[in-house]
Amino acid sequence: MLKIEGRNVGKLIGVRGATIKQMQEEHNVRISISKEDDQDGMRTVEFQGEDQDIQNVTEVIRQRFLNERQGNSYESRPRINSNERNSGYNQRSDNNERSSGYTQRYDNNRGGYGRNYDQTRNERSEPEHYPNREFRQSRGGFNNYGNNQQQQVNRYNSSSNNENEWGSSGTTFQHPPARNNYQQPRKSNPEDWNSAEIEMKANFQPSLNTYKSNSNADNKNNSSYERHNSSYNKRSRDGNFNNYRTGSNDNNNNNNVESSEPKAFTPIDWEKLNKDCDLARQERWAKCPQLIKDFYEEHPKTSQMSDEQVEQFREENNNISVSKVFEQDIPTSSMPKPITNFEYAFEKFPDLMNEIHKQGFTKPSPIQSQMWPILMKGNDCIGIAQTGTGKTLAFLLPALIHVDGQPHARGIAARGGPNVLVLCPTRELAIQIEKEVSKYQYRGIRAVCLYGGNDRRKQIEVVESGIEIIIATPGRLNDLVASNYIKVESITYLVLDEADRMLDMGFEPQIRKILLDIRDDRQTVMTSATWPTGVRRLASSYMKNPYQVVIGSLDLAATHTVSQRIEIIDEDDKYERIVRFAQQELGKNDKAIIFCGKKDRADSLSCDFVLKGIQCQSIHGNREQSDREQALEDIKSGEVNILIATDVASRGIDIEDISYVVNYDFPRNIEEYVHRVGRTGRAGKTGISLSLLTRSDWGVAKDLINILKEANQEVPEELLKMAERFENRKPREGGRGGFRGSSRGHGMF
Ligand SMILES: Nc1ncnc2c1ncn2[C@@H]1O[C@H](COP(=O)(O)OP(=O)(O)OP(=O)(O)O)[C@@H](O)[C@H]1O
Repeated sequence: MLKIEGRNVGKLIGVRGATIKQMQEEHNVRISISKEDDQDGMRTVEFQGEDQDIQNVTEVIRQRFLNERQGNSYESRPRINSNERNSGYNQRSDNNERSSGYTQRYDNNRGGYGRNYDQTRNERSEPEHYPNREFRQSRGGFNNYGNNQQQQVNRYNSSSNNENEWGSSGTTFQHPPARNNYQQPRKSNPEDWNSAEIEMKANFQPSLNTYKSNSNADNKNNSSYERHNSSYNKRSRDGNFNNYRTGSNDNNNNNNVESSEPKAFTPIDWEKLNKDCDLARQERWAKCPQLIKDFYEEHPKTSQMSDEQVEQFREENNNISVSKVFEQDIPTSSMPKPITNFEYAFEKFPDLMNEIHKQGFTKPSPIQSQMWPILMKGNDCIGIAQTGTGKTLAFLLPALIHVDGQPHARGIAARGGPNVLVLCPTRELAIQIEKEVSKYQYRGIRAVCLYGGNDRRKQIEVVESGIEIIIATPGRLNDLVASNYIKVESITYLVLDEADRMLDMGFEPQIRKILLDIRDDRQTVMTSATWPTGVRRLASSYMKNPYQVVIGSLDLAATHTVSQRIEIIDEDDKYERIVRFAQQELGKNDKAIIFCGKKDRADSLSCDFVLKGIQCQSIHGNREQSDREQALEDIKSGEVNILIATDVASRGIDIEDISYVVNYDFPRNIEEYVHRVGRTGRAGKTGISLSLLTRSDWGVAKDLINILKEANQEVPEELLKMAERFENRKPREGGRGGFRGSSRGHGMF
């Protein structure tokens, strides 16, 4: 038996039935994989057959793992549980478990290494970096890795008699940092791949143990940690199975070890395996129902636009630019022309036109006028436009046409499930998009919103009643897909809204897992107001020759409808300043969102406000979902005119009459500043942002200055000096040092 992280099962065992079947035949082993991830996201893989055959097939998988790792493929990187590693490599269970002995734990296979190295939830609050060097050292120092150092050395030595293997090289090992300081490897840092080997061992150790138990009934309860450890250890040192047996000091189970010794390693035909994978994928997608993606017919008026007219229109509409992301040197004249009014895009869909008229919109926003022709033609597209400029409708209306235009009857029976999936980073944004969908009653198309913190049963019931559009946060969607309540194979139109934020929040593995099951020829759309490199990487893996529509510039820019004010202030004076703002500057008809850096800051500020008689609501990740929704409702309805929030409300939230955004704490990255500020000045309205900067924010001063300059805003002298001091200080600090928070000391300025 073997435990592999759910999303890696396909890759490590083979992709889909064809390859697994082939592996079964080649190795004369029956392989069965648990249908669902367990609570830690792991799948159990069981092998039945002769010892040697099982050994061979597990070796193939092991090699596959190593190969993936050496290729630095991000996807194959297994998950690491920082807490578990923090408590020690050999502390895979709590103290109670350890005191009852390793043997028992492994024999019972209670999660094993795999389980304990699993669980990366990538919450933003988790620390991000683990010093790689220390981790590598730990490979030689099994005994010494962990908090309970001496206790483990003793236990291990007494039970295994095998100091050479794990004990000797561990003496110089440094402790990992204390629990609170523990940091995970950066996902993007290839150096951190060294740690993957440890996880590899971790994943394979229990497999040997258990598979021997499974394949040899006599020894079922006898396999011991000591034997397991010594043999495993020898093997993992140089990654070579030939050394497998020599390290064994096992007294009780020598026979068992002998019988499980693998024979010479047979090289794996990777080319063939990969080809098989591709074939299996092709076969799988070939069975999908017919898909129609092109619903666009250029309106004669649009066709008549000359190149000059097109250029002029683009220029006048906030500098629309359109290109192919991965194809250079394509003249702009060959790009789809923008449509200048709603009819030119939707004339053939009168029901939809009626719905648009009901909204009272007069003309498409720039992002809509350029994205609609591209999306209705069936192309993949990345849309980058400033906050509040109608990106939701830009992907939504083509989605409705897409659903209605498919050749098969609607409903689960004919289509197998929903056709449109919109993934977004926060629950509130998901709810908002669903509300937006429900404004357009088009041909009975129905949507469901799936997010955590809400009635799961109810969500499932709606899904099972047959819906066409799913709007979801990745966590809840994964949960329902893994539990087989939702099949994403029927998705043909996929939207990743605020894709950069989803990556920032650590949703990438979950997104990639979902995407594996969505057919290859789907249409994919990504939208955001900011576009960092990480998202480009995602786009390159999962989009097909996408167009890119940028409104304004790709450089980070805040919407020009907001007047941005900056005040440099002492941390101690902030509270007084914000009270003055709430009591004296905020008008009766104004509404403000005050952003705090942390949940407890938001809590304490709202408590203080209430004690002072300032009515407000608050929203952050620690509040009950119903309270979060109520908070948004209260600010929308005008029940309160102040919403105190963390960044959970920085993206996408569309409250039309917010007049002020206040950065009580400046955001930790400049992208978030752009999104926060964009909660006001939406849909052509104007707004004001007020940012309180303290000396500890000097690391962002330069980026902020660029944003202010780009929007023709006043740049305070003090901010310029702050940026200058930061720049000048860098060499003395030795590189990048001094970024936000790292030099909070007094007297810097
Ligand atoms: N063509 C249009 N004319 C006028 N208003 C529009 C138009 N299209 C959308 N809107 C309105 O503009 C507001 C902002 O739209 P939306 O929430 O889609 O912005 P966004 O670009 O997604 O912003 P963010 O980047 O903050 O998520 C919404 O209230 C929406 O109804």
